[in-house]
Amino acid sequence: MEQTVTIQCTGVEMIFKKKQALRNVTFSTNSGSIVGLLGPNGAGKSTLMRILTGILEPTGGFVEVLGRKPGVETLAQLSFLPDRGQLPNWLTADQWLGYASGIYPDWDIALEREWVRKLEVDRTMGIGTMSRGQEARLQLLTCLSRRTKIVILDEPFTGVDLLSRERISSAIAEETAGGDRTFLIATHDIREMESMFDRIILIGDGTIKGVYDTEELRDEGHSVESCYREVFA
Ligand SMILES: Nc1ncnc2c1ncn2[C@@H]1O[C@H](COP(=O)(O)OP(=O)(O)OP(=O)(O)O)[C@@H](O)[C@H]1O
Repeated sequence: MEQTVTIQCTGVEMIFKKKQALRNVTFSTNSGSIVGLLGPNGAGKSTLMRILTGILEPTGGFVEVLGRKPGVETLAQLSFLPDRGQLPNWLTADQWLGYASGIYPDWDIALEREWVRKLEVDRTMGIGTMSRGQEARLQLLTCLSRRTKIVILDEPFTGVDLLSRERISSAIAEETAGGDRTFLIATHDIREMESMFDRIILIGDGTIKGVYDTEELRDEGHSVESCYREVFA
């Protein structure tokens, strides 16, 4: 399948009052790839993701998502897992999924069933009684049950146990293989997740410190972790 550019950022700047959170951020992503957005706390990852979804307007530079400025139209073609999202705690998982499937025109029941199984979500459970990891899986399921071209996940594995994290990452890798979806994933779980990434974007102090093809890194005898350490240590 031919790859197309799905996200293009050129010279993106974000200034909050006195704090410059992003500085001259330039990168692009292609369809059919899983891209890791990695960097220390406060690097600007969530800010960048919120700009890509259109929630925040950058103070400088240009952003294109599927060839358009982020906004209502692009939001319809993108699923986003925010870092501090919360689901309605008075519903059961089943009620929430019924509600979500009604909101999103691109909801795919077959995908929902597949992810319920893969993520081992108990549909009868009340969201208010879920552990952090159980709720995190339900949030992830909500993103992955939509047929969107772009999936942006901000810290999707927080609170999710090791084996589930590995299961989720291999299921995501399976899903992109030969497909045209783009995954952009911010995570601090570099060691467990590194095998899923096709490319990594390292961001620190609001600037891009490097963009690497993970296959090339491995061919040169490096891992994502060693590369991260070299850049940020
Ligand atoms: N609404 C805001 N107002 C002022 N400053 C902000 C705002 N949002 C983010 N910042 C600042 O911008 C910088 C980048 O924050 P951001 O949340 O994007 O980092 P991050 O890379 O996602 O961090 P973490 O890994 O800890 O989640 C931080 O210094 C933060 O304090």
